[in-house]
Amino acid sequence: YKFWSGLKAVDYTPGIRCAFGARSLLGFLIPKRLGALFYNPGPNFLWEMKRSGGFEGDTDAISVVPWLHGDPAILISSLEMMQQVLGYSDEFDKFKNDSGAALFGLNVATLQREPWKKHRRVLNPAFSKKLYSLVWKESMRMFRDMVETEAWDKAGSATIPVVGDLTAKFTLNIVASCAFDFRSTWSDSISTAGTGMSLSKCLKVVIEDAPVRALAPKWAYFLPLKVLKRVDTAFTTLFAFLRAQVALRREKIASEEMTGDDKAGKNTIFSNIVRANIEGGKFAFDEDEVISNTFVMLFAGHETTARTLNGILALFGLYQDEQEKVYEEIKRVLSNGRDPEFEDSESFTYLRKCIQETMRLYPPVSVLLREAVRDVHLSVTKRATGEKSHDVVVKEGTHVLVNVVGIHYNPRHFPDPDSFKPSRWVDESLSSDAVFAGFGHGPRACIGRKFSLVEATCFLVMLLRDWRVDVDLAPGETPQEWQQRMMTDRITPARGLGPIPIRLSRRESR
Ligand code: HEM
Repeated sequence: YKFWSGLKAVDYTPGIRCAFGARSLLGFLIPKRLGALFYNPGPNFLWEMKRSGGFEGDTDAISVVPWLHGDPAILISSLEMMQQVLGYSDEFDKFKNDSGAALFGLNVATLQREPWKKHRRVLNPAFSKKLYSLVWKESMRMFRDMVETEAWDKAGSATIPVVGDLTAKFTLNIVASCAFDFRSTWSDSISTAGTGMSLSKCLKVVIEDAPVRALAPKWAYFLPLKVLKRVDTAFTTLFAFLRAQVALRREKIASEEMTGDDKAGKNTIFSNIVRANIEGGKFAFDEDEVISNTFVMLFAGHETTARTLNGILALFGLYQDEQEKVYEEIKRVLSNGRDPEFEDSESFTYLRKCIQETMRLYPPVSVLLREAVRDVHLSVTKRATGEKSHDVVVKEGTHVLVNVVGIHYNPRHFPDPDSFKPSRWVDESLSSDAVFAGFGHGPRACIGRKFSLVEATCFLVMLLRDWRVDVDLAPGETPQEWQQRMMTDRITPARGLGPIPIRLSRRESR
């Protein structure tokens, strides 16, 4: 019965028939294949489908219908269909029963449309020019601190064995400082006190092992299993840390209100979240919403930008001609090698193209989740032409997954999709969220887009002005083969790109 009703829910759209659903928690944990009948798409199936060609149909929609466990879903891979699903119509919404919300609570990223409006209203004012200029200032401070602490200058060159660790540390420090006022230096990681697990380690475990936490029953934590111990420590430590920070901020706001001082700042991300709890009224946050929004900002605000920086550094190492074009642009904008300023941040137009192209090839968020609010007619596009093929009736509550990887590698939108070609981005298209899916689209598009672009631009301008980036190609290996081997073949949604080593050499003109 489950299988037949699943087929009906997706209007018999052709596609993958399997034992476990594409987004089921169990399917995340168990092996991909347990015998011929028990095919499980698994957590990495969008990338695997991209690599193998997957299920090739004539249209940009396929379905995934499980017969044992999980929900049926329609998977869409065209910009036209993305606009229909993520746009301003009220036919699709975030999941009603989101497994992320069950674990991390209800927040601006997980809530459905009506309650979400309150959250976005509280947070929107914090995303202002004042914040972006602080992001720039802090990125400059952290960059200089990093170069000095790592002693790159003295050696004139440096080998970074896992560049993703470096970029994740950088971006976590920036969001912690700019959004939450948790100041740190490059040499001391933000401590959570107590368990010895740093904030970055806690966040890493919490995200990578979220399915374990969601599925393990309470009694399982009494078993001597290392993985459960680690997950439990990370969750407990992280949320205790967040609660302690919220309490401190509450006290700070209260004491400043008494004295008329304003050091906690009006309209900063953290203050807005905590004030929404203190001040009450129509837009009040309850305790859980405070913690959940704090968590989501900290997480979404660093991991995604870190992945983009990780990818772009590897790509610059591979495509030296593109790196050189960016270097020339930096020299042009920063005459006499002066330091860049916030006001320069929009001037690095070729660098912005490179960032966008990196996010196209390696989107930090590979799938966007929605469900049909009622029975909805979804207009399916033809793969070859983009013209309408037919309508499918998606049953109320059925999942529709916007396949960001599929859209970004759709040759109709991006000819020669596997190539790194920053020049494909004509200037006007850079600012529109209808031309790619990297930051989402429509009312729920990324609130932190500008935050991350300002931060990434500052980091890259400072780095590329003074340093050349290289990767080690194996003898006879082409950049494309290295890219396939080190980047595309290894990517997973939870961990992003695999460990990528790069080398930095100081430019002679400095
Ligand atoms: C390269 C960096 C980033 C990428 C690729 C990215 C990607 C995305 C995407 C695709 C969405 C839409 C999700 C959906 O439609 O279901 C989103 C939403 C969101 N992002 Fe980002 N993001 C980035 C940086 C940031 C930063 C720096 C912050 C915060 C400081 C942030 C906070 C959020 C939040 C809170 C939402 C939910 C917005 C809402 O539903 O109203 N993101 N992001």
